[in-house]
Amino acid sequence: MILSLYALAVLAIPLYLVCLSIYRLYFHPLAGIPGPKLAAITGWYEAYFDIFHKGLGGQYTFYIRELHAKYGPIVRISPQEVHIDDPNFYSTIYTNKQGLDKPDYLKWRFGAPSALFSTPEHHLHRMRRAAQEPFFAKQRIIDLSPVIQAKANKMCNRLAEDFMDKAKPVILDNLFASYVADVTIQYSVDRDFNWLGHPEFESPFVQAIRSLKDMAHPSTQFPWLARAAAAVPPSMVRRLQPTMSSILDFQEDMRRLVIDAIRDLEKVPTSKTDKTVVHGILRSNMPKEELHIELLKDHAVSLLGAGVASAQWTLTIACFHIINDAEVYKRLKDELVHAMPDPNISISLDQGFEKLPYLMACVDEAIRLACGQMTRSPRISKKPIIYNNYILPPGSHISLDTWHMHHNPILYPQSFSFDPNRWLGDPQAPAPYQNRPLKHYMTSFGKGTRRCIGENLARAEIVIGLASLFRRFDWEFFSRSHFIFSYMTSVESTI
Ligand code: HEM
Repeated sequence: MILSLYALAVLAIPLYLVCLSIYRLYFHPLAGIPGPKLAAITGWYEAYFDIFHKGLGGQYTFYIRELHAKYGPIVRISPQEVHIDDPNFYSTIYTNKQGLDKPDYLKWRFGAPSALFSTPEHHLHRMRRAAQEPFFAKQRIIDLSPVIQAKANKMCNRLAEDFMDKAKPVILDNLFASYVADVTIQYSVDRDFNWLGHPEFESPFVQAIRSLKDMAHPSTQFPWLARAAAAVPPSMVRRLQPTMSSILDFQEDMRRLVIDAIRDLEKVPTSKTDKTVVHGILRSNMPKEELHIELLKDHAVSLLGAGVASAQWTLTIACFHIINDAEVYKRLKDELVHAMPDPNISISLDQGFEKLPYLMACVDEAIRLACGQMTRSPRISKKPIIYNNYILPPGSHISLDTWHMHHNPILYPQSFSFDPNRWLGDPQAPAPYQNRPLKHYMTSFGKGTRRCIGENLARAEIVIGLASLFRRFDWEFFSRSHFIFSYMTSVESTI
């Protein structure tokens, strides 16, 4: 009996897989979309490119470009997802006009299932986001910009004392991770972890952020893996992976912060300004179940997760290219020296930096090349979406991505070069896109209802950070070939 059950299973599994493949290839609603047959049959096609290919991680984005060259602007890239390479279609999918959902499997991607970026359903996302938005408004960032400048000054003072005077090289990745993490945390939750104070800027926290980033692709392909990891008791995590202790400590601190904020608001229920983003959420009119301590803790923790990697990478890209190009370097330095005759006295965010066109162009160009999130962030529509002659039925996963947008050869000729000039004078996009400014086709922060909530903060920390570093110091590569090698390796392995 046991043997025959076993034999049945041995027969049934391949039969099921054959039937599933035939369904996906010929009867699935996306069956008519061009693309590789293997990608239409199985999600392992994507998993191979995003986990194993070249041993780097995150390679599917680049391979999708080759698929577009072969199949045209719309390609079925997995059993349930189509990818579109058409800059004018970006705003149809990443839109304010209709409420598109995110796929459920992305919920566990960064291990914070209740965070804004993890919330799949549009209406719930909208409600959660509305409670946080005022905290990241442009005027508030301007008002709190002295907080950012203070961190930039601390970064510069450490560089002067511990690196410049000792002629020691600095690892930009670590420097910027510490700077951005210190700013984001001080701004969002009014805490100082002093990550900028660590020797070599290499805190256990920076190491932990790096290992969390490495988990992003496996967690996307196998969400059960992230769920299982979340179920491991903290004491065991500390033993198995000591660098994760700093993340656990941080989470514990955010839990305490939430409890303090609840007590604050019991004492003073009304106040003109909110001390932290958690105070803001608590004072919003969210339903009670949204104010659970664990959920609020996730919101606080996730701001750091969302903010650090992209802003750190943008600053690293900017520094690399500015130092690498003598002409860009000189032009930027001249502009900064002219605007800030005393290197120790900075100009303010609202009155000064916006009037430094070359600095702003360098920032835009770094934001373009860094891309923000290179991998896809698919959307699901409840209504059919029409693209050219194809009707994508409700429930289809549809994606475009910033890497394809920012390396579009018409919009950005020689797209891999760092060329701030392309942003000077707020140019129009070239034909056939000329009815819109080029900036319309800059999508590092996404677009639509789920556009980056921290864009104003990110821009402020990048502008203030770069102005301070290039005004106060002269830079050169410690070992150019080594730097270029590690830079290229990072560019090729992407999230
Ligand atoms: C250069 C820096 C940054 C870039 C390029 C960037 C890019 C992005 C992108 C592309 C998204 C949309 C993701 C998606 O569609 O799934 C996003 C979302 C988000 N970002 Fe940023 N980000 C940056 C910095 C920050 C900072 C400093 C913060 C925090 C304070 C932050 C907080 C968030 C949050 C909370 C979301 C989720 C928004 C939502 O789902 O409504 N980001 N970011």
